[in-house]
Amino acid sequence: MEIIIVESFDEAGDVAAGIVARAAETDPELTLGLATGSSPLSAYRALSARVDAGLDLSRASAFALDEYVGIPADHPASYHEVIRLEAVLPLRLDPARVRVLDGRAADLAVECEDYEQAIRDAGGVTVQLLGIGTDGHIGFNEPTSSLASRTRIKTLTTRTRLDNARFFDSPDEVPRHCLTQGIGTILDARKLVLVASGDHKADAVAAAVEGPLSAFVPASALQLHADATVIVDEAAASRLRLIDYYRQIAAAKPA
Ligand SMILES: N[C@@H]1[C@@H](O)[C@H](O)[C@@H](COP(=O)(O)O)O[C@@H]1O
Repeated sequence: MEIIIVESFDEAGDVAAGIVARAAETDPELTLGLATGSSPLSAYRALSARVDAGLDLSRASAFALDEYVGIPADHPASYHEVIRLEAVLPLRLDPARVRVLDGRAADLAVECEDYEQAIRDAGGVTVQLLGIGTDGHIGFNEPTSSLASRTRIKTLTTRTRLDNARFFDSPDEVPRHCLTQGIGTILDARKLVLVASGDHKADAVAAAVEGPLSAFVPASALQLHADATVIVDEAAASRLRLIDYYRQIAAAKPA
């Protein structure tokens, strides 16, 4: 795992955007894995600046990680709407090539199977952006999610519902269920890029990077991936025990 410690949230986004941009320059028809929440926002901003400067993502496909069950796609907190506003429009993605799980599908299990098939049909995800929940979740894979899990319905923890209440009018409005790519699904992506910012993520980052591999900390599954990069600002890195070592590696890295 590569650990990159940066000064600020904006710098984290710039580094993540650089990784995505290089992949898109190599393969303009790549498949992006899109995340929601606050963590990827600086990456989307930095990537949008690169698109304004000439990077073409119009032939890319994209799949979002997850979606709430039961709220309409045009609800401001729905991940359909978040992905549309934060990623599709600023990155000038082709909306026809961007898919988000349908949390109002008549048969949620079939929706999840179709989603897995669509990712396979697209040739798999080239670069997957990830945030991390304060409880160590990735996507909406809450603690105790199987490390081999595939896309499915999950129940949100109270902590995640409270963390995400800021996007709703009241905490009671946060759905109790979601659809999410599984940890096994996420691990199939060819490259993983996790961004974390702020002191409130420091424990989750330390557990994911340095703790034991555990379904109780779903992000620790990144330890199983051969090409995972974790980009953290100083606050999110503050509880890493080998922080000096990660800095030494970065300082010694060939240009
Ligand atoms: N489903 C999303 C996750 O994909 C995201 O990583 C997490 C962290 O959110 P934030 O980046 O806003 O802290 O929030 C939600 O639960």
